[in-house]
Amino acid sequence: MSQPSTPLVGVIMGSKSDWPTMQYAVEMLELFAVPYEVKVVSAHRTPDLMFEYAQTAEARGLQVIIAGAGGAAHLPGMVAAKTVVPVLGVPVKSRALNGNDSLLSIVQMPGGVPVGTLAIGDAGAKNAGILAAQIIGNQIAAVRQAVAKFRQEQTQSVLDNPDPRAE
Ligand SMILES: Nc1c(C(=O)O)ncn1[C@@H]1O[C@H](COP(=O)(O)O)[C@@H](O)[C@H]1O
Repeated sequence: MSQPSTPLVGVIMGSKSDWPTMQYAVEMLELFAVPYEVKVVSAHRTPDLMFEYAQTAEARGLQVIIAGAGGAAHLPGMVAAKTVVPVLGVPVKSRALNGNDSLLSIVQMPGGVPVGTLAIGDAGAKNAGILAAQIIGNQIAAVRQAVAKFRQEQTQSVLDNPDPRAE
C-alpha cells in the first residue's frame, strides 16, 4: 500500500527474507493509519546505506524506527548508535538457532544506547507495530484512539469466546 503522507515510522529489515515476519509490524501500522515506509537495509551488506538511513532519519521526520534482523542481528543496535530516534528491535526467528541468536544480539546493548527489544518472530513484529503506534499516539489523537479501539475489541473477543472447545 502506498503511503501519501510523510512517514512517521521507518520499518527496516536486514533482508527481504525477513518480510514474512516484518509484515506483521506493517499490518498494525496500516490498521492504525500510521504513515510509514518500509525498506531492506543491512548493517552487514549495505553498511553505508544503513549509516545514511540512520543519520537522516530525524531530519526526514521519522519518530520511530522498527528494525528487524535475524542471526547476528546488528542492524537495530547500529542504527540506534547513529540516531536519537527511538529504535524498536525485532529478533527474526533464524533457522539455525530459532531466533535465540537474533534476540541476544539485539537485546544486550551496552548502557547508553538503548534498543527497545520485542519478542522473537511474528508476535514481536506485531507488537513493534502496536508499540510504535502507541508512541506516535502520544501526539496524534486519532492514532491513540485507533489503538484503544483495537485493544477494546481484542478484550471483548476473548470475553465473548470463553469456551476453549468452541469452533
Ligand atoms: N542480521 C542481519 C543484518 C544486519 O544485522 O545488518 N543484515 C542481514 N541480516 C540477517 O541475515 C538473515 C539471513 O538473510 P538472507 O536470508 O538474506 O541470507 C536475515 O534474517 C537478515 O535479517
